[in-house]
Amino acid sequence: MHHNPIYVALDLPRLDAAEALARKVKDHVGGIKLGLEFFCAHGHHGVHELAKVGLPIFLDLKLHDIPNTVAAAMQAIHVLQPSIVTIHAAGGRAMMEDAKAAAGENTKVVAVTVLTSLDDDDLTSIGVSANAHDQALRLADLAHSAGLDGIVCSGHEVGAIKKQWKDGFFVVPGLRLPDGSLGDQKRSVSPRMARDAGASVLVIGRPITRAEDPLAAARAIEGTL
Ligand SMILES: O=c1ccn([C@@H]2O[C@H](COP(=O)(O)O)[C@@H](O)[C@H]2O)c(=O)[nH]1
Repeated sequence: MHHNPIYVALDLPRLDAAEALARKVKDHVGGIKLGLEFFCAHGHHGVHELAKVGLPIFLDLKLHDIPNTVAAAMQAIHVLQPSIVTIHAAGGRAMMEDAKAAAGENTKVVAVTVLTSLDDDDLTSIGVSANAHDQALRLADLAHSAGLDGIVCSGHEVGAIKKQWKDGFFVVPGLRLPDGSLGDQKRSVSPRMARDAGASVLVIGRPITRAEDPLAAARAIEGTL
């Protein structure tokens, strides 16, 4: 049986609803992604509850602070034994090195390059002169040299990044089926395109969680891979 690369993003305000959804789709996804919304509302307790579903847990906390603070936060979540944790590459080399050193040995530390909700104009507006593609490649290179396991990027960049970092671990969110609503995502591709370009993990939230029938949606997306 092949490994399922889909991590369902449970961006739901209620713990019972998140748990029910996870149990519903668990045979059609490979892991559970818990982000800021979930962690701020339910903390360690919520993570322990979702871990009972029996799938790997990805903590998408996007840590971004001074190196000492990020390392301490990594140590504080060690007990939760996440399979993947995110930090922001824009925090710089020292922050990434210290985060990796503080993480458990079974945890992959991956750095967000350019959020999939940003396009070239958004980067210009925050003073970044490179376009999203070049900026993602630049930050991927920095994360690689800082000793991280991989990065988060859009499906548009993952192929080019993989050419430079052959054994990297690549997390791709912002995925939509061709007829799907983008919402706040700006650099989106289909799950199949991302996988074919070299994604290790496909993060899928609303196309499953907001579907009328989340089980059918998860099954349909799995069927496109
Ligand atoms: O660049 C990034 C980094 C993280 N995310 C997260 O992925 C999911 C996507 O959810 P959808 O509902 O499928 O859009 C969400 O939890 C984000 O926080 C991202 O979208 N882009």
